[in-house]
Amino acid sequence: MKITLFGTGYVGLVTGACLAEAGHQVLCVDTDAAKIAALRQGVIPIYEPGLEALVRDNHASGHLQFTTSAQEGVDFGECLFIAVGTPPDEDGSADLTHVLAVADSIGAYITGPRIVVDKSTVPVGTADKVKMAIAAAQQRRDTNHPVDIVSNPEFLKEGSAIRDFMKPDRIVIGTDNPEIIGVMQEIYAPFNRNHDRMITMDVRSAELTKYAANAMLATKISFMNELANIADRIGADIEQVRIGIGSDPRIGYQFIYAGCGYGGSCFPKDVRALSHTAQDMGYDATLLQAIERVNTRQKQRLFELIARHFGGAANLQGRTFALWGLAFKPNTDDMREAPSRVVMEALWNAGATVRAFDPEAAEETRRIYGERADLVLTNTKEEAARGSDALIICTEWKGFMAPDFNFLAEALGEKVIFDGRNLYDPGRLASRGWVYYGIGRSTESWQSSNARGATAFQS
Ligand SMILES: NC(=O)C1=CN([C@@H]2O[C@H](COP(=O)(O)OP(=O)(O)OC[C@H]3O[C@@H](n4cnc5c(N)ncnc54)[C@H](O)[C@@H]3O)[C@@H](O)[C@H]2O)C=CC1
Ligand SMILES: O=C(O)[C@H]1O[C@H](OP(=O)(O)OP(=O)(O)OC[C@H]2O[C@@H](n3ccc(=O)[nH]c3=O)[C@H](O)[C@@H]2O)[C@H](O)[C@@H](O)[C@@H]1O
Repeated sequence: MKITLFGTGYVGLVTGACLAEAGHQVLCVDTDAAKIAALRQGVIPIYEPGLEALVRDNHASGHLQFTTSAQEGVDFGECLFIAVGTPPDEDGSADLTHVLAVADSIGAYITGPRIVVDKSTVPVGTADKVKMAIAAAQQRRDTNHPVDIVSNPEFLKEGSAIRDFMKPDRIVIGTDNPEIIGVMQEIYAPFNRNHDRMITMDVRSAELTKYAANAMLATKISFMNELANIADRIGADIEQVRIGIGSDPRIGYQFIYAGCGYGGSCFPKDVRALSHTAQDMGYDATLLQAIERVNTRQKQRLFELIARHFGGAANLQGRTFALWGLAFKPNTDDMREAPSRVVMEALWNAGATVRAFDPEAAEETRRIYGERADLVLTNTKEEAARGSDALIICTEWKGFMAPDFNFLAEALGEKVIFDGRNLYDPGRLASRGWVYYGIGRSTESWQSSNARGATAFQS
């Protein structure tokens, strides 16, 4: 089938490349001329495992084309996918400027019937706005070509986007016209072979399903972070608690890792946007607001631990910290709302220097912060550690899981680690003379619980 994708970001480019790989004819449209020029050369502006090869191969075979011309895009596809950004507005609501600009282009150039598929994450009711924007643009030209609007939210994760798209847990299709379902089945047939993953529903429910999924996942994380902070205070180990509760299939092991807060382009903005939608409807979404508050506070947690260890923020002046992991999660170079940024900025405010290493996000960090004397981006994690006072970990890249602690003991000024991803075992580190602060676990609470255990055993 001939398909047009508007937007070549994480979602648009992955969707376009995967649909092309499955045999569809795909044209990707983006307003960013530099991005389109680079894509035509096979250069991918983001780091996403496997994407570069997929784009290059399908572009070479002619299945995947790129343009900046909206008119060409509207002409080309029977189905027009909208996958442009929906960033947060100042008040937390979703900014629909880009989505409605695409709708306006569709209305301005449409020459026959089209199915418009919304893949961007948009508040309930957006499909109606898109339909109205297309109709208004058609009216200005005195045309009235039939347009169906489908909501088809995307659930891929950065870092495993291609696998997630190729083998989806579910394909949600929201439509008020049952005739469209057959077309969507045809598009998704290559990704729907093992068992039927397509779930059809009305448009509004599909739009809400996307926010519900992200808000539920964010809830699990904030819940675990809240528990971790309680565990810290009462001397329990959140990792043991995680294993204890995850074994209940009603709870499950996924998405219950405590950490230094969730980041990325979606959880923070989507929780805020859903809360805003509720507010617009006169409903005070207390739980959603709490999830957000817990997360904002959690991003400060590592700095709190650092300041406490060194006897107050004032004592951080002139110190140097090694920071491993800048991206908001592993396998991406995305720094949007990354917890590392909160830690780094707090350290800079306190007069400290950061020696940072990330396998992929150095360039993005440079783009955001520019050259500054209190930020040194290193080529290896060892280089970051050498000459620093202590080590901080913000992202759980595989390469950080089993470091050489003997090397670290020599490289760092103090044998102290602030670990925002709970990568190491406090008991082992304590026995080797380290001071270790995880999230909801530490050498301090390990030692006191051991002492309690010994007392209980003796008595
Ligand atoms: N990043 C992710 O992992 C996921 C994102 N989403 C949602 O998908 C949507 C897109 O997100 P990303 O791909 O991350 O965004 P992005 O910001 O990476 O990319 C958006 C692209 O749209 C282009 N664009 C803007 N206006 C345009 C127009 N009028 N015509 C054509 N192109 C235009 C921009 O130049 C940019 O290249 C958002 O609503 C997001 O919430 C959903 C699931 C996963
Ligand atoms: O709408 C979206 O954009 C996407 O948002 C998330 O995907 P993503 O943001 O790429 O990454 P996640 O793996 O969900 O991680 C988000 C954040 O949560 C944190 N996290 C995740 C899991 C966990 O147990 N604990 C935890 O702190 C991660 O470190 C990261 O900062 C969802 O997982 C996707 O299903 C969704 O499509």
